[in-house]
Amino acid sequence: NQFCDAGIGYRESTCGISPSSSSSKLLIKGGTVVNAHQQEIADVYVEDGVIVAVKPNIKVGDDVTLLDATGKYIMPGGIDPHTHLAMEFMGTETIDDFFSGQAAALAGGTTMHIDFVIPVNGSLVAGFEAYERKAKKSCMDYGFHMAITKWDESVSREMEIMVNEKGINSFKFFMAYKGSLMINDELLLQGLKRCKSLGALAMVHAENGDAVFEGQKRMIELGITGPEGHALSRPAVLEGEATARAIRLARFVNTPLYVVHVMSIDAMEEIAKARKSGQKVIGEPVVSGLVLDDSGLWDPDFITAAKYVMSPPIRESGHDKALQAALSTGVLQLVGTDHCVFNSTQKAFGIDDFRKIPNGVNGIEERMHLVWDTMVESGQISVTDYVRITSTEWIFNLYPRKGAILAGSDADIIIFNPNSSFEIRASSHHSRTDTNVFDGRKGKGKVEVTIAGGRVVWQDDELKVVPGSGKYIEMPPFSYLFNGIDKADAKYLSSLQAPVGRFNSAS
Ligand SMILES: NC(=O)NCCC(=O)O
Ligand SMILES: [Zn+2]
Ligand SMILES: [Zn+2]
Repeated sequence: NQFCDAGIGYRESTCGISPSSSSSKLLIKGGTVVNAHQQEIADVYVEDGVIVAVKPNIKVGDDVTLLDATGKYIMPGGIDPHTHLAMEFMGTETIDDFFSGQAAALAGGTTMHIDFVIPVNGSLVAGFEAYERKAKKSCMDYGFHMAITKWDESVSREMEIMVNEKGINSFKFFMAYKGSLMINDELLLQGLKRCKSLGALAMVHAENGDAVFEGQKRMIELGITGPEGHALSRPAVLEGEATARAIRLARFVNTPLYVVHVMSIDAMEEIAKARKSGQKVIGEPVVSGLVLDDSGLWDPDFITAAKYVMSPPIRESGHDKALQAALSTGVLQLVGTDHCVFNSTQKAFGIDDFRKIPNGVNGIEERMHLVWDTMVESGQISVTDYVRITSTEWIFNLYPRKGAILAGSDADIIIFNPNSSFEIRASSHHSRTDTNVFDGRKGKGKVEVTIAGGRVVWQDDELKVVPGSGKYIEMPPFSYLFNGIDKADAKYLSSLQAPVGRFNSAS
């Protein structure tokens, strides 16, 4: 058992972990170790990329690198559940690829991300192979979700291959982007059914794409062609409608649902209602939606305004605070970024027409700091909650390999100084893009050290990353969200027996 309660002396014999003689060994001393359910003062010993022991007063030899964490938190590296690196989208490709985006992530304390594979001409296998190639330069661990953009027998078969052979356990359905990625309700229903049978999590981009299309036409007819037209054309009511529709279809199929980038009160309230009724719905806010409002979209400078264009749009002030409250009360469960960046030249494709501005904002480097400052520093959540919503993702079946400081877990670790501070600057961030939607933000707390796969990759504000060192992490199906689904199905079927019996005896 790789996850046994390890101590230094036992490591070969008890756990079967056989360190090589040239192993990299680290001891993090004196910090407060934080997991999703508890915190304790302890040392953490790492060998060959794996946490070997978590206990007080660990003694080691001279060949071990020491890191002092006195007065600081030792936490699992962040897992960003929503990114788009090297994604071809809206006639261009995101400026961050699997190396630059991951380097930025590591500088901000994120040590794993889950990216969305886009099928090639509808083929999931071809899409997966293309993303395998893109990810070869990875410098940190990553997993994949898969988008479903069309429906036929071959897609249905390929979904099974993705789950059973490729380690994908989640599929995203875009209810918006009419004419490119958008699917209709018929496809969504088929997809939900297939996800259920495979134990895969269905994810939705929830906006009514037909109504958005109509809203965009309306703006252009009114002569509103600038970035503000983006927000005006796709109001929160359209996000609420699609969220409600997806939730109801998932209830009809009786399968869990994950709503990505929840940006509005309208969508959040639909999720709250469904969860209250017992439905398994996960809501993911993204850091831009949690900490920004839409005022930037009205900036008279096109490039400044265009950098905020993403979908669903960043909403008016008030939605941000409501999403924070929902996160703190458990209505929403984890925070992503939707990191999908285009530089100013790419954003300028839409200088005369907001519909051509590539959609997407940054966040992969900023998420850990901004969530700390906004949620923990403000007193809305505890430090253990912080770990749960930024890293411990039971939903994707990664725990306890990832998202935990436990013996046997991967050594993806941050040392976080709550008494230090951070400042975000487009001029000094590590992403390749030339703008930053959080430019100028300052706050408390700082990721001082990032350890990925047992290697110190960020220390003293310096990155030491190696292309090709990141690993693809397979994620098995049937997470805890599927517990009880079969029993609910059986109950539903037996509830049908009574009316069927009545009909039979009458005829
Ligand atoms: N969100 C966004 O604007 N771009 C990325 C694609 C998506 O997630 O919808
Ligand atoms: Zn989306
Ligand atoms: Zn996205």
